[in-house]
Amino acid sequence: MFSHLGKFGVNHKKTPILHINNMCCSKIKASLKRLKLYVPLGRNYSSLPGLVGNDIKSLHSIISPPIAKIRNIGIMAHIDAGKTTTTERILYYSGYTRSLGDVDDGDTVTDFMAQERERGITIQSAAVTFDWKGYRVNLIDTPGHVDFTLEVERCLRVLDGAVAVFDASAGVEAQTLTVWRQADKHKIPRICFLNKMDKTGASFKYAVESIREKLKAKPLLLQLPLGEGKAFKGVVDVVSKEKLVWNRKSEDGKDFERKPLLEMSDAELLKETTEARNALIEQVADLDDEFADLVLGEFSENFDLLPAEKLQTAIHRVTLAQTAVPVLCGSALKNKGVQPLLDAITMYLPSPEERNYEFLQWYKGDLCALAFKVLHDKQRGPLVFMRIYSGMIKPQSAIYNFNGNCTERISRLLLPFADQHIEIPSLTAGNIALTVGLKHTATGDTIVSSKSSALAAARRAEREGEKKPRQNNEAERLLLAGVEIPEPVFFCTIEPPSVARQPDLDYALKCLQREDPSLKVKLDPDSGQTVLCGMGELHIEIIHDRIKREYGLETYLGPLQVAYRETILNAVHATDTLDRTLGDKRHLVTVELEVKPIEASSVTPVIKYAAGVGEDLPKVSQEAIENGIHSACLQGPLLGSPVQDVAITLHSLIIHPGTSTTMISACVSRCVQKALKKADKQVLEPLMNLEVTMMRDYLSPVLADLAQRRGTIQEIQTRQENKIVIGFVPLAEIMGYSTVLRTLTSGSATFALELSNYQAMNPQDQTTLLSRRSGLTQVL
Ligand SMILES: Nc1nc2c(ncn2[C@@H]2O[C@H](COP(=O)(O)OP(=O)(O)OP(=O)(O)O)[C@@H](O)[C@H]2O)c(=O)[nH]1
Repeated sequence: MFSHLGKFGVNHKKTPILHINNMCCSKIKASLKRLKLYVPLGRNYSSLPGLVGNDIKSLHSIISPPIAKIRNIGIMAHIDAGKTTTTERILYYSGYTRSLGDVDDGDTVTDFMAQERERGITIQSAAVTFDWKGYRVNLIDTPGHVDFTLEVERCLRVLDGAVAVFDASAGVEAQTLTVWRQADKHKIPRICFLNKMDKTGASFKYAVESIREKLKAKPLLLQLPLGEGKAFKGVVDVVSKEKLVWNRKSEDGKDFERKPLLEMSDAELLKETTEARNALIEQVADLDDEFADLVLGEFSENFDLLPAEKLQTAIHRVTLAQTAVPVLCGSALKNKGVQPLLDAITMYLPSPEERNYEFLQWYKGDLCALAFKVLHDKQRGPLVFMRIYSGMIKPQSAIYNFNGNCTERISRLLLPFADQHIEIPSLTAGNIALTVGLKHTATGDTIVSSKSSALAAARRAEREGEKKPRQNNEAERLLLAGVEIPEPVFFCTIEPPSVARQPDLDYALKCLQREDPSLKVKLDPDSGQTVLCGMGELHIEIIHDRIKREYGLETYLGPLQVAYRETILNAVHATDTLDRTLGDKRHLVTVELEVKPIEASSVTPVIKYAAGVGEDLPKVSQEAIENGIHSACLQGPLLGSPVQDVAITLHSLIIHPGTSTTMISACVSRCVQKALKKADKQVLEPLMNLEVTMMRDYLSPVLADLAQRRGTIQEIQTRQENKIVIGFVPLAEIMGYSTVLRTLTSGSATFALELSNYQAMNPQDQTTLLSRRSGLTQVL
């Protein structure tokens, strides 16, 4: 697998302690009793969030902080850019943890799943709540590995803002582009953190340029680094013209000095910072009219007189408008620059009320929440993470699941603390809650207070819809946009240790699927075996591992296979008649249709009716026809893979009165399959975007190897001592690539893969594939 998977660490189990400040101990204990404190043991805690120091006066603000003080934030980045390390530092400085976790030692808070600790990567994102200088921050750690892109998507939708972490020696990398695009899609304001400034080869200038060029974003340089690589010792705050230098003797980076830059001692640096500040002011003025008026009026003669707060407020507005991105820098590993990053999160990223969520107007303050993650806990059953957009959630209350059209009961409400949770009596809009007791809610479901509240919202949306015609229907607008689940590209069979354990395997897979909608489970109609379909080798490996660890089942995986697709190359006609008598009822259908290829890149067939056909067709018959077409296109004639890019036109349809809809579907399905078999067929294979980063000496062997894998090279870039090869390669050729790449480059290279599209296989490769599969599948 990827090179970073080699970082196996030791899982240090720590003695659980709950530390509460001695000062107002009795008061705290009484308050905690009221809060029904629940802390499953497992990790050191200095205090509860908000209980840092002596202040426990406002318990209400701990449970439900003012909405303007809430920040729902995610951290996103390329693999290994340092998200987890940065998160750990954030949790430490906010007082949430008592010691610094280290990904290389395998004892971080957010990477709590056993596999994550062992592999040193983030698989399942975890929500963590903590306070920073009077602000409540809900931080969602997102995974960087491409196999878990869905996890990132799911988390991004519930965030109001994000921090993009970069490796300052690498700038924008492949996966950064992917997550950046996802954040664009969800219109999430961002700030950039150029991490690893201590690393040899780190370059602030290079990283900033790559943000400008590759992300097409306008960087607002709020800081300048004090040194780079080994010489990195702190940052200059451009807004306030201060330097922040970390004390070398401070092991945990808590001790740093913030000093104004002085003409006497820092003449050069002051000059550079003044120039950077003036440039920043001009840049912000160009993007924000209110600020431009202020600058051009009062401060046009001397920008130095412009108070830092005025500039900060304008940067906040520009960040919200997403016309530019603030850029900060530091080294999470060396404990430098993380506290200013926290300040920037609270200062520049929006509170929930500053985001414009259109659907909120339909709910008029009633509960509206989105279930964005489901976890299965052995003792407590399914745990559902929810983002509350409006209203309030309480334990022991009923909620209505809009998608599932069912009413459920929340038994307990928890504040999420990675794998630790605190039980609370209520939670209001803007917060992230963890609920216990919901048995049917799945990832992506919209939760409201009751069915009548949902109907009232629907009526409001309908009234508004009449005024402003739109494409979406009301239901779609009320449901909080669903996560698009990508089609799995890999599959393999999975078998329980004995037939008797099949129900246990089915149960485990059902639970895992509710947690992870990108995992698909099918039954092979020919062999009767269970088939796992996933997003990548690592995804399937992790599922296999989780079944063993969490459900105690040793399962056997068949060989990993690529999920191909099929299409046709010419238009074909087919007719079919189904005539069956069941009991005293005759079912008779005759259908004539045409199947032809189209350019669509979609597995959903386009369905058309010829003139005169389908006009008076009852809705149920029409649905039966469409079901028949869809089911026929799920299994193509070559490999049994989904058929894509086809249009189907019904030319004639005769249905004998009394014919059941099942028979209509069956006849249409059979007719479509007949047509597909008659056509010239083509296998489509998943083509991956590939980016390999290696030391320049290894370029030739990597290119020679890619040529053998049917790879196409688009571009070779140079980044300091590294070469970056960008191109395409068929997925089937890249299985097990990490091991080969490690051998070819002595473990120094990394690579990133992402599905590009499905492309036609050439006739020779197609013949080889079909003859290899002929033993396994029915081939024409
Ligand atoms: N030199 C240097 N190394 C760092 C810094 N931050 C993190 N690292 C190292 O980079 C590697 C990856 O760090 P992580 O924090 O696991 O990165 P991540 O982005 O969470 O990785 P994934 O969860 O796999 O996506 C680890 O070996 C860290 O020790 C830094 O500021 N400087």
